[in-house]
Amino acid sequence: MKDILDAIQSEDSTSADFAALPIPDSYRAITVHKDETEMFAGLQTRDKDPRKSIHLDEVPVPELGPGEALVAVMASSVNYNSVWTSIFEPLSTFGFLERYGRTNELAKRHDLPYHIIGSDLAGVVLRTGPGVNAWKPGDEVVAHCLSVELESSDGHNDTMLDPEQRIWGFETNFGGLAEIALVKSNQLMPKPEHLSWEEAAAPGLVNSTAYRQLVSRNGAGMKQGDNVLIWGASGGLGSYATQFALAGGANPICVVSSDQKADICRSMGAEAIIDRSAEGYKFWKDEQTQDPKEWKRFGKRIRELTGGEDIDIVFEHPGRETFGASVFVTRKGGTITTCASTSGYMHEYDNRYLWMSLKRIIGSHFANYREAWEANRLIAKGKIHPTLSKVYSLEDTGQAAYDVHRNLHQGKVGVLCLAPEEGLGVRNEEMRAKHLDAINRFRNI
Ligand SMILES: C/C=C/C(=O)SCCNC(=O)CCNC(=O)[C@H](O)C(C)(C)COP(=O)(O)OP(=O)(O)OC[C@H]1O[C@@H](n2cnc3c(N)ncnc32)[C@H](O)[C@@H]1OP(=O)(O)O
Ligand SMILES: NC(=O)C1=CN([C@@H]2O[C@H](COP(=O)(O)OP(=O)(O)OC[C@H]3O[C@@H](n4cnc5c(N)ncnc54)[C@H](OP(=O)(O)O)[C@@H]3O)[C@@H](O)[C@H]2O)C=CC1
Repeated sequence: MKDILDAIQSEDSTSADFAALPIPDSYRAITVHKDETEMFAGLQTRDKDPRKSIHLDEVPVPELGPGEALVAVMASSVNYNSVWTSIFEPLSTFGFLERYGRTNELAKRHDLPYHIIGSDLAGVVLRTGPGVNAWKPGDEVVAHCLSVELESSDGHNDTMLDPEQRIWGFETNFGGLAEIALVKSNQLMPKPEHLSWEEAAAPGLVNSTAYRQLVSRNGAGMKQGDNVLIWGASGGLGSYATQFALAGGANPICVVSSDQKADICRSMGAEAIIDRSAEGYKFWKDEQTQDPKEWKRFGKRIRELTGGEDIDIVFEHPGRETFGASVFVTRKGGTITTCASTSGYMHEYDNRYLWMSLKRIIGSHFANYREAWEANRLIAKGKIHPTLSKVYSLEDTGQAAYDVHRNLHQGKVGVLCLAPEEGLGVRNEEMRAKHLDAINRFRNI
């Protein structure tokens, strides 16, 4: 592993040098264990502690198949899907690996008693499998997390519609929170040159998801002037949705839960901000009953901020707790676009407000390769910036996931894998200097 790191850090390593480097037999990886899936039985979701289920193990390097690449991972990031995996909710991800393993001989590699998690990476290609022409050893890359087989016709308009569509490092094994990762080569994209490894690894999953959900024609198709209600506007998804709204000439109405988060949104350029804690919205009177008066109070606040207008697009992900309010505050003909249900997946809303006002609910999930590429291009051009706040070592990934689970974090949380320290991997200092303030906006807060 040391030779790999030396080659990455040397300025004159060539592709041939990387191709000649021996691949080690094993590597360090963040895992959860199949024999521990019941460890939190009986506990409330918030009491399930990722620090107990997340392990750092030495694991064998998987065999490389056709169309695949082995990547030396310099840095990764924590996504909420790794929180779900580590608390075994809404179901154990070993079921996904077993199901994938049943599909063909090569996929059997994924069905193991441990799951290497993580759906982001920035690093360097070490080897490519048969049939890979677009990438070669030594290429500096980031990887998006759509793993897709494309054997069925269903996915050929939009790869997210393929029946064998999976999220890498969540529904497949050999994810990015590790020193080496196995990806399909069509997950690879060029690493933005002005960013360090950990900055480049941070946007991937959430940036691509927010792009499809908000900007793409497959999602809400946001346009200039739209009022966009963004839940968790300084969080993982929200910090990119806020940037897309601002960069696209829309008007983000940012919902956050503290003064500090409101300040972050202001520093990104947002003006309309709602602090849901300070204003004390209680959309549910009890576990079963919502309070439409609270929807109205929320809608009135939005109208105050917009000069009397309602919401064109709601960027939804909290789910059960907020969905009724989201549907209510959307304008006639507007769109609620949802990609998650962090607070509960059995939603309830008053359907009269949906049909009588011709609103639409759109389900959105990650992004196809083209959408992920376009989202990464915006990062590479310095139009959208990473929202990295804090960086952990691989050893401390459990704590990093705990922070995200308990909503103690801001923006994105990074993890150093092979990178020995922060700040390495920048190849375009001039461009970096231009965007330094924006790149550091979320750091150490
Ligand atoms: C990029 C980052 C993303 C995120 O962070 S997203 C957040 C994290 N992700 C999640 O929380 C989602 C986790 N996934 C799930 O919870 C589950 O994954 C799903 C609920 C999405 C699906 O459940 P499942 O059990 O995997 O699949 P089924 O389709 O419910 O059950 C399979 C059985 O149901 C049958 N079935 C499916 N559709 C129909 C139908 N329309 N009519 C009749 N039967 C149907 C099938 O055939 C099969 O049956 P047979 O078990 O016998 O093989
Ligand atoms: N389908 C897909 O492709 C994807 C789905 N996801 C899912 O989206 C969800 C969010 O992910 P991500 O943004 O990375 O997570 P983060 O935790 O980084 O951000 C979510 C933010 O939402 C806000 N929030 C949380 N709970 C509530 C609530 N009950 N009511 C209102 N606001 C709430 C919080 O902000 P504040 O406290 O400031 O209000 C929080 O910071 C997760 O469930 C994740 O699995 C994520 C990426 C892709």
